[in-house]
Amino acid sequence: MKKTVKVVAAVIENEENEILCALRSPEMTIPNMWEFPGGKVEEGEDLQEALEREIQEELSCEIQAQDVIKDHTHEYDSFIIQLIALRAKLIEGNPTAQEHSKLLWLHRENLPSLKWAPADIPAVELLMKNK
Ligand SMILES: Nc1nc2c([nH]c(=O)n2[C@H]2C[C@H](O)[C@@H](COP(=O)(O)OP(=O)(O)OP(=O)(O)O)O2)c(=O)[nH]1
Repeated sequence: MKKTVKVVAAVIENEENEILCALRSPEMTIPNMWEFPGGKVEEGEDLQEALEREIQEELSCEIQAQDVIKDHTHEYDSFIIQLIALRAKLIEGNPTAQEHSKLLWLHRENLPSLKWAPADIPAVELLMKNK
């Protein structure tokens, strides 16, 4: 049976209405695909806590995690992911890639120009619709 992982991802929008996109590195699982930064929820954590911790670890900045905007389950070849995208506000520091190959701020209409991890497509579509 495939394992199911619960993952939170941050949709961080800056003052220019751009959204932060992160490119997974060749060494990561699902390599060379774009995602909303975040990671696995650990036991005992709520969604917001998990996301704030992951962003501190991955991007060395502080966010405040807000509401869930999309909760979508996707089946990959080797595991199933429950990807929960939350709106998030940058409260301190500048996102700096620690593990990702690249970070990019993009306006919503340009999000589809990237090669997104398949689990992220519904969140990207939702962001495109809600301009
Ligand atoms: N953070 C994040 N992960 C995503 C997204 N879309 C998507 O399919 N994933 C996958 C990639 C990873 O397999 C998993 C998240 O795990 P993670 O970000 O903690 O990555 P990790 O390097 O710790 O994972 P692993 O190699 O230890 O398995 O979810 C997304 O938008 N954000």
